[in-house]
Amino acid sequence: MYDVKDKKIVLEHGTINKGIIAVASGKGGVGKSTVTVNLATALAELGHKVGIIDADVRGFSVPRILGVTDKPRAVSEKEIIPPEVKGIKAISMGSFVDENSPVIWRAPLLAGALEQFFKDVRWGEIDYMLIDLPPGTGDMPLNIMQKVPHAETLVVTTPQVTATKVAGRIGAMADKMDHEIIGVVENMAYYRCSECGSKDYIFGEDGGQDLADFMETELLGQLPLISEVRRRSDSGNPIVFDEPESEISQEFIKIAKKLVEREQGFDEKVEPLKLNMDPK
Ligand SMILES: Nc1ncnc2c1ncn2[C@@H]1O[C@H](COP(=O)(O)OP(=O)(O)OP(=O)(O)O)[C@@H](O)[C@H]1O
Repeated sequence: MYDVKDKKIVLEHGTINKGIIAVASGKGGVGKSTVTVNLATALAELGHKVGIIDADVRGFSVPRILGVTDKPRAVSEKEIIPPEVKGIKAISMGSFVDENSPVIWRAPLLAGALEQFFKDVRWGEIDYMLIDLPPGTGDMPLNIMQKVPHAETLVVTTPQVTATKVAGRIGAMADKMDHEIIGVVENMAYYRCSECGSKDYIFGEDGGQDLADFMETELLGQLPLISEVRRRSDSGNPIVFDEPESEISQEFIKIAKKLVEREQGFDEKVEPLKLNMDPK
């Protein structure tokens, strides 16, 4: 699907210079796509060139959250120009099918779509590629992780024990795939009272930290639950772009800075695992 040269990922139509970050979650609805898009905008705010692959092909939501209105443009059978929002290039199954249509393809076909997203899209030169994985530890996320051995995994969870326990399985999956887990982001960590400013840990406290300890990784940040995020996601205005000074945007920027501080570039030695995940 790609080569590695001079510590860079060389694609058919571009290069990835610094990192591929696969954003994973154990359960659905914990805010994985919201975190993917806002982290991408935070990295862009820090001056990096970012691409997003919405690999949550059945439950795609990146186009809506990022505010993608243009369609991808095919310049040839093997070259697609991705839509761009404020410099962030994004490709999603949602760009090809109607938002209300169910995607009923079987897993191998969907895996083929992912391969096309890597190979046929004109990414140009980007620093970071973020991959919004399907939730859980089923065939689809496994398949994707297997195809992209140079990706590192970032785990999104909410603080509830039910969510963190399921997210813990991502650790085992990443281990199997030889992916490094770069950290945990705890979403909906608390609600800040607009009257008195106090924090209310509605879904419990320390779930993200406990998960990070369990996976022997770092808790990268704790994002508050705020209705503004939901509203902005629904209307395609990521909060980090519009309100960079807000508490949640600052937390996204803090997380992005931690990602940027990591060692950059790709090791040529990583070999794709030869596991057969395709369901027959
Ligand atoms: N910090 C937050 N505060 C308020 N609402 C949030 C927050 N994070 C996410 N949401 C909202 O929660 C809902 C689920 O978020 P999102 O679609 O990002 O979850 P997901 O984990 O990607 O779901 P799935 O994996 O099922 O696609 C959305 O309506 C989103 O706007």
